[in-house]
Amino acid sequence: MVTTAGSVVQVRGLRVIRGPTTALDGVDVTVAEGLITGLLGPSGSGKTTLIRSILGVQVTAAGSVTVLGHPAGSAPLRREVGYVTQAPSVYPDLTVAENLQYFARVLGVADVRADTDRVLEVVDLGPQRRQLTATLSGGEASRVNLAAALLGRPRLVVLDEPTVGLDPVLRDSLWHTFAQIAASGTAVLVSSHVMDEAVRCDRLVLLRAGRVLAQGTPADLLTRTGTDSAEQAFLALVREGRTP
Ligand SMILES: Nc1ncnc2c1ncn2[C@@H]1O[C@H](COP(=O)(O)OP(=O)(O)OP(=O)(O)O)[C@@H](O)[C@H]1O
Repeated sequence: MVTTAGSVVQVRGLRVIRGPTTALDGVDVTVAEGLITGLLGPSGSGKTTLIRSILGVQVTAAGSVTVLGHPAGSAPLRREVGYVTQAPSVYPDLTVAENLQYFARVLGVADVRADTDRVLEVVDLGPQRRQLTATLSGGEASRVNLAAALLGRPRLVVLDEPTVGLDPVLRDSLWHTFAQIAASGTAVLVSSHVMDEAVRCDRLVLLRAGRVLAQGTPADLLTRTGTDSAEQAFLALVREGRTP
């Protein structure tokens, strides 16, 4: 059941063609404020295409994508949406704090120093603030990316497979940070192809071959399928050929 109360993103009837592939077909998704929505599906299921559509950088063939009441990608959303890519988006030859101050200025954040300090605290990188970004560990570097996306207090933060390549301890700590960000009222959309990360989310959208296989809370999906893991639920839904 898709509700529009508190919804930050509304995707309706979205269809996207990429090359010879129908990457998304008839997709309806809602992302709510204050919750972590997990976008899960195997490789090629359309996760990145859906994220690109929400960011407003994807040509769409049909349907609509609305973010905070505006068409995706429109000017009023520039400061409202934070995006964390898989690739590092910060400068290796600047310190952590210099990177964040630079991006805060580009964004037009009013109090650059205060906002930099705030995001450093959220991602727990205070001790590394004067370290050159090139010398950070993999986990620290992903935290700088996340910090940059939090500048200006966006109301939606989108993370494309943020835990790829991280060890279990770092993954755990990043998920704690996502929960903290959501608890502050921000809508958090996280894509992953790792089904065991599903339990970390408040809501799940399961994608398969460009279609939404199911969406709801992790508990809903387990109950509905009579399974005890997201992976089994996903496989059960595939077997049953259910549509939402
Ligand atoms: N530029 C492109 N040209 C042609 N087909 C594309 C292009 N980009 C993506 N596709 C196809 O669109 C479909 C969805 O791709 P998408 O990258 O959204 O999947 P994904 O779920 O993010 O996969 P992954 O987990 O591997 O990143 C795939 O079949 C892919 O091959």
